[in-house]
Amino acid sequence: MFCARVRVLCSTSKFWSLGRKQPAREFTIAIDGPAASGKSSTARAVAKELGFGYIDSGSIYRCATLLALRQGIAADKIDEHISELASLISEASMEIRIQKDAGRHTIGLAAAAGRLVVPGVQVLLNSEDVSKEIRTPEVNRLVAKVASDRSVREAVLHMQRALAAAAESSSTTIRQKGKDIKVPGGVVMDGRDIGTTVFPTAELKIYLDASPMARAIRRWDELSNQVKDAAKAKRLSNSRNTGGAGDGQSTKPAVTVQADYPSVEDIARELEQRDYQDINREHSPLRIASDAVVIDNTNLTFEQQVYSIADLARERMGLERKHDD
Ligand SMILES: Nc1ncnc2c1ncn2[C@@H]1O[C@H](COP(=O)(O)OP(=O)(O)O)[C@@H](O)[C@H]1O
Ligand SMILES: Nc1ccn([C@@H]2O[C@H](COP(=O)(O)OP(=O)(O)O)[C@@H](O)[C@H]2O)c(=O)n1
Repeated sequence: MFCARVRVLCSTSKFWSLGRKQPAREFTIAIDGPAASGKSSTARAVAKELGFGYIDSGSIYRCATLLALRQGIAADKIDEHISELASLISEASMEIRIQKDAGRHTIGLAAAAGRLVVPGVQVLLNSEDVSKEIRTPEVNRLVAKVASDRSVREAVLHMQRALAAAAESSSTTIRQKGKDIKVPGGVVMDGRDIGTTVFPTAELKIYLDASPMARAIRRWDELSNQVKDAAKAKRLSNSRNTGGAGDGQSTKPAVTVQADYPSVEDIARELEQRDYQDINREHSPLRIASDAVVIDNTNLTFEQQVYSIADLARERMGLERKHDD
């Protein structure tokens, strides 16, 4: 087993390092489900709705995977190098920063429609911003393998609990129907085993799902929008460097959009393989907790799923629902 030194910097600017006593959490929302089912974007939007903290537990496993890749550990050699990987993680520091502006998940979706804006997340590994690098195809291919190791999971479990304690918002008092009501502090965490292993007593557990094709199309949309945005940014910067696009000298685009992202079918295959590994591993496999509320969002809008989860949480906290329609 290894123990990682983790630092988390959250929206409330609370700073925490492993080893400090963990305060008891007041209201925890666990969101689990298969890959690309909408967990992290929904979790962030719900956290924003309720004023809660947020932890993306997948990013911890992704950072562990990035460390393995940078060390040149091959996918089929992970088992042999697990203690090496363990000590690498134990020497690492990790920060999760919640940003106020829209993150990668809102590109082309809620932000474009001017509706729900989801905060972004910045992940720092040893002070380096690895937010993009932990989502490359190489990390996608290896992460489920790294996450299947028991010693990795044990270490990450401690981190998850500690990070949640640090990210949790403070309780407040509001006035409803002429009465003062205490609103508990809370945290939303998404992953695969949050409701079953990490927080088995969470006050609200959600299992988010969508059809495999819907999930693959959404992830493809996300990727293609990222590529288009990057190309647009490059075009803008090129046009600035060459005196501006509006100078009438050239109608040719400065760069061509490269179709260097995978097809929907490729993505569907990758998601299916990762889900298979996550469901069939020995330690903390992806399961629906017996007391989880299952939401299939294949035909739901993003807003519908966020508002229904936020209202479920409000109900369980003894507060009024906000989005009855
Ligand atoms: N109900 C929905 N309808 C359409 N797109 C959605 C919905 N829920 C989530 N999305 C989009 O699906 C993509 C994958 O969501 P994400 O939160 O990254 O999933 P996960 O964390 O489960 O991998 C994102 O672009 C997100 O904005
Ligand atoms: N609580 C968690 C979170 C992630 N993971 C692992 O980490 C991988 C990446 O998680 P993620 O949430 O970033 O993945 P996406 O659903 O965003 O594609 C998963 O496929 C799991 O193998 C896990 O095992 N347990």
